Amino acid sequence: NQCCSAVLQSISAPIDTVWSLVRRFDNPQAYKHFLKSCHVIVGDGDVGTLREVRVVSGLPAGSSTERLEILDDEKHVLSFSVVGGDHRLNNYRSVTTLHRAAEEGSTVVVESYEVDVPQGNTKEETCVFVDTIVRCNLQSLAQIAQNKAKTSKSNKL
Ligand SMILES: O=C(Cc1cc(C2CC2)c(-n2cc(CNC(=O)c3cnc4ccccc4n3)nn2)c(C2CC2)c1)NC1(C(=O)O)CCCCC1
Repeated sequence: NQCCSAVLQSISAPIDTVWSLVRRFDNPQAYKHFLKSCHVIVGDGDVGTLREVRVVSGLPAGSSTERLEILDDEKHVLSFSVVGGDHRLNNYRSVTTLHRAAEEGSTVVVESYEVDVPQGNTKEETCVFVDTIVRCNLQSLAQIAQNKAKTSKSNKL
C-alpha cells in the first residue's frame, strides 16, 4: 500500500544555479534544514553512490541511507531512493526535475515521490507528512538559489 504525490516550487533563479545545488548528492544539507550531516559511504557522486544522512536532534529518526538512482545534467533530473535507516519511510523514492519557466531566469522544480504507507497511518497522513518536508526543502532551495543568483549577478557588475 503506497502513496505518491508531487510538490512544485517556482524559483526566481536560472536553471543552472538551481541545478548546481540540487545535483550535489553529497551535500543535501546545503538546503535541507532537517539534515545535520551527510557522508558518502560508497561512490563518487554519480549513479549508485550511497550516502548516510543524519537528521537534526529532537526528531524521532536518527539517520537514513540513500542511493542515487538518476543524475542527468542535460535533462536536470535527480532521483534517489531510501534504502535503510531508523525511520518509517520504507521504499521511499523521489524524482526531482527542473524546468525553465516562461520568465527569463526563472525555474520550476517538480519533486515527486512514492513511499509505503506505514502501519497505523493512512495514505492521507503519509502524503501530508512527506509533502510538508519536501515543501520546506524546496522553499529553502528557492531562498538559497535566489541569493546565489543575486550575489553572482552583483559580482558581474
Ligand atoms: O528532507 C528529508 C530529511 C528528513 C528525513 C527523515 C527520516 C530519516 C528519513 C525525517 N524523519 C522521519 C522521522 C520519523 N517519522 C517517519 O519516518 C514517518 C514516516 N511516515 C509517516 C507517515 C505519516 C505520519 C508520520 C510519519 N512519520 N523522523 N525524522 C525528517 C523529519 C520529519 C522532518 C526529515 N528527507 C527527505 C529528503 O528529500 O531528503 C524528504 C522527506 C522524506 C525522506 C527524504
